[in-house]
Amino acid sequence: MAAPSQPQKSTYDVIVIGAGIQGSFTAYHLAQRHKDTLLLEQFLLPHSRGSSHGQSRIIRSAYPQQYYSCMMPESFRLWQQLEAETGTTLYRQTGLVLLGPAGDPELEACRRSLGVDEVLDAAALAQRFPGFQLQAGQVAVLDSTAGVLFADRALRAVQEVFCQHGGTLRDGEKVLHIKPGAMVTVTTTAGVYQAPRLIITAGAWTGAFVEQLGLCLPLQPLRIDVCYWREKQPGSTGLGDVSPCFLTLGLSQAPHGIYGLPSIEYPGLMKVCHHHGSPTDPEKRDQASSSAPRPDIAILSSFISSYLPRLETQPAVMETCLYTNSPDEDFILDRHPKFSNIVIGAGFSGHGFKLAPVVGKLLCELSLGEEPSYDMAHFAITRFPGVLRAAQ
Ligand SMILES: Cc1cc2nc3c(=O)[nH]c(=O)nc-3n(C[C@H](O)[C@H](O)[C@H](O)COP(=O)(O)OP(=O)(O)OC[C@H]3O[C@@H](n4cnc5c(N)ncnc54)[C@H](O)[C@@H]3O)c2cc1C
Ligand SMILES: O=C(O)[C@@H]1CCCCN1
Repeated sequence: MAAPSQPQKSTYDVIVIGAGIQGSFTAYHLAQRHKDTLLLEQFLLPHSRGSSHGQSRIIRSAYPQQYYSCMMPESFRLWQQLEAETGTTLYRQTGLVLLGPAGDPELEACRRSLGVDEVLDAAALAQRFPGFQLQAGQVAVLDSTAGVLFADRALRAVQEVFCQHGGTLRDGEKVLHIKPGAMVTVTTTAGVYQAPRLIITAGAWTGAFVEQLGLCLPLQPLRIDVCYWREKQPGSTGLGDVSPCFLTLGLSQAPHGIYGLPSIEYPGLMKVCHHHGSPTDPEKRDQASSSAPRPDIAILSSFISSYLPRLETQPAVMETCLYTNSPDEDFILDRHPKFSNIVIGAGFSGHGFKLAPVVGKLLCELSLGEEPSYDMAHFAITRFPGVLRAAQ
């Protein structure tokens, strides 16, 4: 017999929409600060329809932009804290090599961000990491702090701590409507909730979702092919033990960049992907025709035959994921220009996972009306002209 149901609680200190890694870390910080927080997710958890699923993401200290590299020490520390809180391993240190033409400005900026000088030429790279083959005039910069975050495990861990601190996570509940006001009213497929503060971290759905709030954000969801490549000779590249992550910068054959991770999810397969994809609608991402040309695979195959010649040149496994790109590929972390009790975190442009602990802290601070811990100039909504629609 079903227990008599309790009347559902409907008022909170803060409501967060979207339980990907950004919304979940935001809710985690709020709950740790004793804010009564409701985290709403449209799909039943765990799910693979957004941007935060899968087993692996790169974490690195090297960034060409100082306004990201300065956040990395705190991000590493907060990831460690989450590991300690949950007793789980969320990070494997593998190192990362940045590959590009000697003297490339972004490569140089990354080297400066590391504060070290370890530059490897082709012979030194091949000796240290068998499997990599640089071309004439190219070098590798080593970020030894870098490694792999276990993404699915991390998402579960942060949601677990949120709930342990008294947070409410309601999945399978899609937000349909927001009514701004001193108390924001949120209507979902299952109920109506109110809070004096709202945070929207809806990933690839954010652009369309915030139109109801008079915002026209220049966000482009991209469908990303996530490809895994088999070694021609099993064991020949040290994929499972010594191989680092890598990221290319300034290569003319792949201006958006190509990146790779050692074998984590599938034994003997290396994850190598193009840091770009095809424009899509998150509701229709599986409707792409299977016979449509796959420019990303062609770019990757050609890269692999030159730079990773010990791998087969056709992917053994393919999955999909979503990026949500802003025009400058910087995040959007800001208050709504008109409704200051509504905060938006979006546009993570394929590099937001590693920074989620700090992003969550910043969104929490913005929502509580506090001075953010970092300079927010690069993340302002108003850097894009015309974001506020006339009538509201
Ligand atoms: C292939 C790939 C590789 C990547 N590699 C790296 C990497 O190596 N390192 C790195 O740092 N970053 C990486 N990233 C980027 C990183 O994964 C993303 O920046 C991050 O996951 C974005 O998280 P999010 O919470 O914004 O989005 P999501 O995880 O998509 O979360 C948004 C959530 O909002 C929910 N939602 C939307 N609308 C509603 C609604 N109306 N009601 C309720 N819920 C709603 C969605 O269902 C979703 O769960 C990669 C991304 C991809 C796709
Ligand atoms: O954020 C990162 O470190 C990687 C770089 C390459 C593309 C995917 N994201």
